[in-house]
Order: sequence, then structure tokens, then C-alpha cells
Amino acid sequence: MQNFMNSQDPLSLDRIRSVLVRLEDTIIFSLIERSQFAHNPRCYVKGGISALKDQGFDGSWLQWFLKETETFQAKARRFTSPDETPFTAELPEPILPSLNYPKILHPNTINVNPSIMFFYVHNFVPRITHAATLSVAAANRARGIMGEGEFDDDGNYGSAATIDVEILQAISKRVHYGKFVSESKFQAHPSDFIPHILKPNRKALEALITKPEVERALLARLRKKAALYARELDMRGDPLETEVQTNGQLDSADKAQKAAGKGVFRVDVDTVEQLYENYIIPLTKEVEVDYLLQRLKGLSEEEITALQSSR
Ligand SMILES: C=C(O[C@@H]1C=C(C(=O)O)C=C[C@H]1O)C(=O)O
Repeated sequence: MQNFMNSQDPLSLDRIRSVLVRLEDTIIFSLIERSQFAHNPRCYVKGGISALKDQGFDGSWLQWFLKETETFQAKARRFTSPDETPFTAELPEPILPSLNYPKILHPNTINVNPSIMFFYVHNFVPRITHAATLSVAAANRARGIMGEGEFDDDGNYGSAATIDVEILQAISKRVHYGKFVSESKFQAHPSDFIPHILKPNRKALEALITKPEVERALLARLRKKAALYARELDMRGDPLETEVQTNGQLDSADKAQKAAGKGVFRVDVDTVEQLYENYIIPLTKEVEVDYLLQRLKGLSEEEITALQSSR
């Protein structure tokens, strides 16, 4: 991440892109970790875990996990940092005084976490947990358990939600970094952007911020990393002995994987690439455009004219 308190040039596009590259590692490793556990769909629906009613909480298990986690993090001042965006609506004030971060971004109201949560729950989780869910199904059938609800649930609700929160916060940071990317590109050529902000034109702004060669290189790098990291984790030996929660032995599916020299950390390279291509990159670009559309808010005509003539 960036230390905004003493960063030499926080808006250097190279420095910003290096943060995005490092976030790839966090996201891929966390997706691989999540792939060990079954889908556990009851964790993503309101009332799916009845114990929460006793806590007076009527959301899903994952929403409760996020609220509890972010409540502590808010007290520790996490969300005063310009690169942090919470999922939870109401959070307590920090117990520490605010740090005087340098003013890097223009004031804005952008928070696309509801979209990130939606596509994570409906598109990410089922795909990255597919192999583990099949293993649980085989183990349950072997124990005579038939019928829905038992086939995609291994009981690892705490472990899975802990990783879900890590993934959601990493994706949120990555997508909202689009604000820094946009500020950097705007400052480099304000006169390119200003006409399409004054007369809002999302298509023109998206064309200006889109760098196809950067996206192509990123997707190629992702495929290599996803394959390498999954193999690395398996070569450490322990995951192959991961006991699924059903007291299962390594079931036939896992034994087949082991025999084929593949591991239990089965995250599919195509899945990682498509999650970026279909969700993370497009959402990042929407944040870039949304930010640009708010970039002149509060500026006087003189300030805008000065920007237009600056570069
Ligand atoms: C993040 C940038 O802006 C856009 C979004 C990208 C992404 O989400 O990976 C990559 C290139 C651009 O199309 C950038 O220029 O680095």
C-alpha cells in the first residue's frame, strides 16, 4: 500500500500501478484460500445463520462479519485513510485523533462497495468454491446425506467469512484506487478531460482513461500468478491433507487430484482472469469516470479556466 504521510509522489502513475500489482497478489492468494472451503450459501442470505437473531442482527452472516470487523477497524482509524472505503454504513468514530493526510484526491462521494458485494456473493464465491463444494458433496453422499443444503455446506462459516472479508476489502481497495489513477491522469492533461466533465460525456471520459495495453499485460500476468501460486501452495504439502469439515477423508475427488499431481487448492486460472476482466477492471474504470465527473465540483470558473490553460 502507500504510506500517504511521507510518500514522495503519491500520484505517480507508476507508483499507483505498482500498488495495483501488489493487490493482485493479495486477491489471488485470498481467492485460493477461499477455494478450500465449500460455498456455504447460508452465510450469504439474511437469516441463514439463526444464531445471529439472538444477537439482534437481521442481515447475513457475511454482513455481520463485515460489520463487526469494520467496527473495530473504524475505531483504529482505518477509514480515515484516503484509500479505504467501508462496506458498513454506520461506523463509530476513531478513538485516535485523525492523521493529517495530504490532500491528494478531490472531495467525492464514490463508494461502489454494494456492487462489489453483489458480484462477489453471486459470481465470485460459487465459482471459486466449486471444487471444494464437489468434494463435500461426495463426502456427504458417502455418509448417506442426500438433499439440498447438505451438498454445498462444510460448516466452515467462520474461516470462510474471515477470508471473504479479506477478499472484499482487497477488491474494494483495488477498485477505489481508480480515484488515484484518475487524479493522476487528470493532473497530467486537465484540458483533455474538462470539456467532457463540463458537458458530461461518460463515453469520452472512459475512452481517455482506458489503456488496452495495460489491461492486456495485467490479464496475462494474472494467469501466470494464479497458476504459480496455486501450485506453490499445494507443493507445501499441508493442503492436500486438509480435512473437509465432514470428518471426511480425502475423498475420491481429492485422491484423483493428488494422483494427477494437482492440489486441493483448486482455483481455476480462467476464473481469476474472468473475475478481473468482467468485474474488477470494468468497475475500476467506472470509478475513474465517476471521479472525473465530480472533479470540478466546487471549483470557480477562474479555477477551471486556470486548469484548462495549465496543460
Ligand atoms: C488503472 C488504470 O486505468 C484503466 C483500468 C485498468 C485496470 O482496471 O486494470 C487498466 C488500465 C486502464 O484501462 C491504468 O491506467 O493503470
